[in-house]
Amino acid sequence: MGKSGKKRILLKIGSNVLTKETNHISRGKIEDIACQIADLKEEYEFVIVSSGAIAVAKQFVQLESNGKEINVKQALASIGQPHLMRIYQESFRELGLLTSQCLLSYSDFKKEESKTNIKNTINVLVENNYIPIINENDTVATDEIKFGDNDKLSALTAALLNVDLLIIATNTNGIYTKESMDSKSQKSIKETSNIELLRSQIQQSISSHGTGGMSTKIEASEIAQGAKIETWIVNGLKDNFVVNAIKNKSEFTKITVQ
Ligand SMILES: Nc1ncnc2c1ncn2[C@@H]1O[C@H](COP(=O)(O)OP(=O)(O)O)[C@@H](O)[C@H]1O
Ligand SMILES: N[C@@H](CCC(=O)OP(=O)(O)O)C(=O)O
Repeated sequence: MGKSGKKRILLKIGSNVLTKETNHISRGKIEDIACQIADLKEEYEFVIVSSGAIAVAKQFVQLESNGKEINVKQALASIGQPHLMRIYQESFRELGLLTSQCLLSYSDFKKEESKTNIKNTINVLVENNYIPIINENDTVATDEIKFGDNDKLSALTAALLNVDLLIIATNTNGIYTKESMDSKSQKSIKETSNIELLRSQIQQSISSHGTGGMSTKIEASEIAQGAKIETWIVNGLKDNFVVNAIKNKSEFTKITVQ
């Protein structure tokens, strides 16, 4: 709970959601997110972890690869991040919502002083009605781009800020049973606290823009669970996905605290 008495939600938005699985970032999806935050703002305050810097850059530039894949991705992230933030800022401002940018690295979570600074900065932002939009500081981070750990970043941030709920928006209705995936009749696991059970349902596939697949989302929910935070894995491709999950009007996976 924030100082305002509102419930605090950490919302992680994956690249596939932001591109709506195309090769372009979707302004419509960012507007959908803004609308939902505006609708919920009397009861909830939001901190966002957003991927999409690399995806947004790809629509503007093609870089020479020169065999250094990671460095090319880092350069793309550096080009895309300001565009991504511009789209957030413009879309959110339309609805009277204020945004800010925080770029974080995993090493920041290993240093107590940095952790305290992250926490205090974000608290000042939220208390002043700014919505912090966090992404990995890709210029210095290699593991993140390789392993798609914005899921882990969202969980570490959720734990650090002691939020009430972690919502991970991806391109499926949460986690499907392995059996249903095999028979192509996707059926979501509705609620569980059993992380091992979830791990056993994973398929190795990831989607076109995704990096970590479902396993990094399960790892994230394990970190959140350790901090007594519930995780919801929801389908961000659908309109109104946060509001509908809160109203229990959609299919998604709830990973509860033990
Ligand atoms: N049991 C499962 N249920 C749902 N999705 C799964 C499962 N196992 C693997 N996946 C894959 O995980 C993908 C989501 O992860 P990812 O592609 O990294 O997306 P994001 O960009 O949201 O991080 C799904 O599109 C699907 O291909
Ligand atoms: N920091 C990168 C994150 C890429 C990434 O982790 O994507 P995802 O698996 O969709 O969360 C970017 O903004 O493009």
